[in-house]
Amino acid sequence: MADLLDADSVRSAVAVLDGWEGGTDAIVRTVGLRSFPAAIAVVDRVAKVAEEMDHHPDIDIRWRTLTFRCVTHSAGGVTTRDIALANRIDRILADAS
Ligand SMILES: C[C@H](O)[C@H](O)[C@H]1CNC2=NC(N)=NC(=O)C2=N1
Repeated sequence: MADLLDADSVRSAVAVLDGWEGGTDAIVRTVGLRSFPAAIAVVDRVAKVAEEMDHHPDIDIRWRTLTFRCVTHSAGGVTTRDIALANRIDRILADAS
């Protein structure tokens, strides 16, 4: 199982991600897409990557606004697996906008 990151490690990881915030409990990014179908297309791409990684974000969908929350449920906090997933989500979002 991946090790929990301490507050400093989460802070420095979040600093090099794009638009993420949070702490040791979870990291979160909210983003607006141009339309509802565009938002769903992003969710579909993230779903494929999450399956590949066997690591899944919590996703909130509100019309064309998505909120991704990454936490390693089995560890009860943020691990390197969440940072890796957040990176992949950033790449998908950079492509989509
Ligand atoms: C068996 C499988 O590896 C686990 O259930 C995985 C699946 N995806 C997961 N995703 C997240 N975010 N946390 C988990 O603990 C987790 N567990």
